[in-house]
Order: sequence, then structure tokens, then C-alpha cells
Amino acid sequence: MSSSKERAKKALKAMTAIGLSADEVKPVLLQLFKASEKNWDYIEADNYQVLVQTFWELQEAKLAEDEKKGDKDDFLLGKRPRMEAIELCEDQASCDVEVFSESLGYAQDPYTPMNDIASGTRESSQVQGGSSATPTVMVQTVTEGRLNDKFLEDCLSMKANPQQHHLFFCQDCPLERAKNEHFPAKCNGHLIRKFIKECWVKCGCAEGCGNRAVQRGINCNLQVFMTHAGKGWGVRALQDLPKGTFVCEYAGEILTNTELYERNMTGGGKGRHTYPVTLDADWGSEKTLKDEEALCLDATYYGNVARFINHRCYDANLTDIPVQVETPDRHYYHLALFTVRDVKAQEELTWDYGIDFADDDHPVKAFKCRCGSRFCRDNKKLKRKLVVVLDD
Ligand SMILES: C[S@@+](CC[C@H](N)C(=O)[O-])C[C@H]1O[C@@H](n2cnc3c(N)ncnc32)[C@H](O)[C@@H]1O
Repeated sequence: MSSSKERAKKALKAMTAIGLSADEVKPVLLQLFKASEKNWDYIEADNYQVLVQTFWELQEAKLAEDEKKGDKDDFLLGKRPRMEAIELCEDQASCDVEVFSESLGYAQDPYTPMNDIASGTRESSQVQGGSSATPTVMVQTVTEGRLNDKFLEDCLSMKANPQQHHLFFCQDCPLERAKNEHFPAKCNGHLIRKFIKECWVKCGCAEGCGNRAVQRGINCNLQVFMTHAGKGWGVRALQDLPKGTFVCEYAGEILTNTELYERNMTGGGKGRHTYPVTLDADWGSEKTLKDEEALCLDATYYGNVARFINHRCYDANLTDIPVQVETPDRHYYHLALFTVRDVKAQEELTWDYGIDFADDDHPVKAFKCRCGSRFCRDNKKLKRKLVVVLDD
């Protein structure tokens, strides 16, 4: 059995994975630990459900308290309510969760710019690439339109815990520069993502090879429907979709950051119904990217069914994965949407656009999120009436 220290560390990691700050969660965890008489099974049950719930309940209580005092500023400014009101364990030094005073340093994985080797066997899993004398290992990530489980889990873990993976920090970040040309903020780091590399003509494999999904197009029955949640149109499938199914590509115009900025300035972005998607833009290549090189996909004027897929914070049922079809290019590439779990017929398909709802400087104004997720990041709407269950 792991020690309290390890379990506390694991709990904090799980909380940062869903976007909560470890510093804010620490006192809540400590209090819960005491209140439950050090019952880790209780704290860890259902993926730390009680911890997440208690955290939000205490936030809610603090908010209500501030509102009573007429101190609504933090909330209105979109800042997270502070947690100082929560008492810490008086005897913290001897408490066996002393890990709370430790900093949570994450080990960085060495960067491997290759797809993971899939377990599938297929005629082209080791084939010659082009005219090169050295065989290129063609990695099979998709089998009959379904993503390899390990590959999918790795992609999800990268998105959930970017700090644990290789991040590229630019000296002069084009994304920050697009927000503030004269005083760009420091780069927040860009995730070096995993790519699916589909088979192509030079693989020498058959046309029917299972490692070709995106290039074949949509293969499931999708329906655009009017949602009842005030989000406008949405998309659902009329059939069950197993985990890892390729749903569709996100198609749009490829714009540079500069073009997107100009489009927004000249009114083309006003009343827009789509949210542009930033392409990873070759982060990690040696050279500094200029504004004209950082790309995004804008589906405002041209797109496909993916432009109707709504956003959901954290627990969406789709994820986007970059795909190389034909060219080994990490700058211009395809973005494909895959299911992250089994999805039932008629269930709305959703995707986390990665919006930072607190970022007022983003070139496109974020909408008021109505995703309905308990992990919704649009805190301004967090006015749920929760009952504080924690009686210490
Ligand atoms: C890619 S479009 C999705 C299709 C859109 N619902 C429509 O009717 O055309 C993105 C737009 O849908 C709306 N939307 C998407 N997800 C939403 C959410 N979670 N809450 C509220 N509105 C959402 C926003 O207006 C957003 O700009």
C-alpha cells in the first residue's frame, strides 16, 4: 500500500489534471483527510469524487460569504475565490501528509517525436519509406478506423497533464504577440503533440489497409440537430461508436495568425459561430515562428460537419489528434476527431476546444459556456447552490 505522502501527491496530480490548482486543493485535501479520519479509500473513491465536490462546495461557500459581505469583486473579475478561509491542520509538521509542504515537481518525459508503436500486426507495419535505403518504420496507430488504445490514452494524458510532457517555450511567442503586439506576455509553452501517420502510396500496402482512416472520410452516420441547451446546432451519431472511432476531420480555412487577426478586425469575426483552432505550428523546430507561420483552422466560411460540434470542458467524448496524410509535415496537417470512450447513439458529440475562459485578450471572444460539465472552466457561471457537507 502506498504511503499517505504518495497518495496525497497522486490526488493533487489528479486534481491538476482537471484544471484545479494544486495550491488551492491542498488545504481542502488536508481538511478532508482529517475529517475522514485518514480514510484514503473514501477520498480516492470514484476518481476523487468527494474531493472535487468538497473543493467546489467550499469555493461556493466562500463565494456566498463574500457576496454577503458585498465583496463580489473577485467573482465579477473572473478570479478564482481564494481559499485562505480554510483552516489548516494545526499540527501540520507532524501530520503524515507532510507532502503538502513539498513542491510538486513533475518529471519531464524525454521528447520522442515518433508515434508509439502499436500492437497491431499488419502487412505495412514495417515498410520502406520512399526511396530511402533505410527502412522507415511505419507505425500503425489506426486499425480499421479505430485508434490504438495505448496511443489514444497517451494523447489524452498529454492533454490532461501537459506539464508532465515535453513543452516547447518560444522566446517570442506568436500567439502571445497576436494578443498584444507591443508587450507580448511570456510564452505559456506549447505541447509537442503526437501525430498519427497514415499509410500512403509509398508504403506499398494495399489501398484497403486499416491504417488509413482520415483519408477515407466519414464512415459513421452523423446528424446535425438543434440542442436544447442553448448552444445552437450540435452533432450526434445515429449509431453507437466504440472508443477510438474516427468521427470526422475538422475542416476549415488555413489562416495565419495575422490573417485571423485582420479578419476579426475587419468585422469578419463579428458574430462568428465558430472558434478557430490553433494548429501546433511546428513548435520545437529550431527557428522562431513568425506570425505568418503560426497557423489556425477557421471554419467560419468553409468547413464540414465538424463546425457544428459543440464544446465541452474536460470530459468531452471526442478528442482532436493531428494526422499526417501523405506529407510528413507538422505545420500543415489534418486534425481528426476520435471518440475517447464508447459513445451511445443519439448522445451529443462534444470536443474540448481548449478555451481559456479567463483569457480576455484572446482575438476571439469566448462564448458563455453551457457545456453542463461539472468541471466547466467558465467560472463566471458557477452559481450552483451546493450544500457544504464537510463538517470538521
Ligand atoms: C463550432 S460552433 C458549434 C456549432 C454551433 N452550435 C452552431 O449552431 O453553429 C461553435 C459555437 O457554438 C456555440 N457553442 C459551442 N459550444 C458551446 C457551449 N459549450 N456553450 C455555449 N455555446 C457553445 C458557440 O456559439 C460557439 O462559438
